[in-house]
Amino acid sequence: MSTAPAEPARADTPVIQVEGLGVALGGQQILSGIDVAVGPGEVVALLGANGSGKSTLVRALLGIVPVDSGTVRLFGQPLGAGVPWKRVGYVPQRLPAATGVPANAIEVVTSGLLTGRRLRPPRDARARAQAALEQVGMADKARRPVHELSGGQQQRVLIARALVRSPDLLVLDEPTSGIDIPTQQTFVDTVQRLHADGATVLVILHELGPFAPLIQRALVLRHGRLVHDGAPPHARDEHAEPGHDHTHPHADPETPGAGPTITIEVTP
Ligand SMILES: Nc1ncnc2c1ncn2[C@@H]1O[C@H](COP(=O)(O)OP(=O)(O)OP(=O)(O)O)[C@@H](O)[C@H]1O
Repeated sequence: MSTAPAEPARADTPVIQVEGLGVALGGQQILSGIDVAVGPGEVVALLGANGSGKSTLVRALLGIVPVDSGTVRLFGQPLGAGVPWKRVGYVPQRLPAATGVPANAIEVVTSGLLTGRRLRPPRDARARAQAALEQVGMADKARRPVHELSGGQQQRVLIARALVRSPDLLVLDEPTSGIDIPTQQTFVDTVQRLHADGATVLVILHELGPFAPLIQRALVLRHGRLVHDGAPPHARDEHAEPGHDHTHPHADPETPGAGPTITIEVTP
C-alpha cells in the first residue's frame, strides 16, 4: 500500500471533523450517526443528559475509545500518528479525590509537555508548569502530592496539565465541576485568552454557567445521537441556581435537530 505524504492542513480545514461516527462499548451501541465539524477558533459546548454519550464522544475524538463506524479527523488528519497531538490539550472528567497518583502537582503538569515518544520534557518545562499552575491558582501547591489534594484541586492540576501545552485544540470534560466559583471564573478567563489567541475549544458542560459568554455553539446529545447543533440554549432562570445538578435538553426525542427551541433545565 502506498503511503502518500499527509496533505498540509488548510486554514479553513475543520479542527474536528466527524462523519457517521458510531461507537459500541460492552456490546452496547453508545453513539450512532454523529456528523459534526468544528472550525478553527470555535468554542463549542457539548451538552446532554447523564449517560447521553458526551464523554464517550470526546474520548472517541481523541482516540481513547475505538471507533466502530465512520471517521474522525483532527486538524485534517485521520486519528493516528499523523495527528499533531502536541497541539491538543485534554482535561478528563474529574478524578475521584483519593487517587494513588504518586506524583506532586508540578510533576503531573510537566507530564503534559511529554508527547509521543519524547520522554524528556523541554528545558523550560518547570517554569512553564509553574506558570500553568499559577493560572489555575495552584502555584503554592506545586510540590504537594496529588493524592493529598482535594478533588477540586486535582481538577485544577489536570486543567494546568492541559494548559501547559498552549494547545490549539482544548477539549474539556466538565472542567469546572467541583471547583469553587472564583476559581471557575479564573479558569474561564484563561480559556478566553487561549480562544483570543485562536484556540478551538470543545467543552462538555452540565450547565453553561460561567462559560456562557464564551459559548458560540452548542451540540446536544440524546441517547447517543446528536439532536441539536446550533445556538446555545438558554438556562431556565428558575432552575439556574447553584446546587442544582441535573441538566438535560428539552428536545422532542423524536425530532432530532429541534433547533433553538431547546432549553436547558437544571433540576434539583
Ligand atoms: N467502557 C464502557 N463500557 C460499557 N459502557 C460504557 C462504557 N463507558 C461508558 N459506557 C456507557 O455509555 C453511556 C454513555 O456514557 P458517557 O459517560 O459517555 O455519558 P455522559 O453523557 O458523558 O454522562 P455523564 O454526564 O454522566 O458523564 C452510558 O450508558 C455508560 O454507562
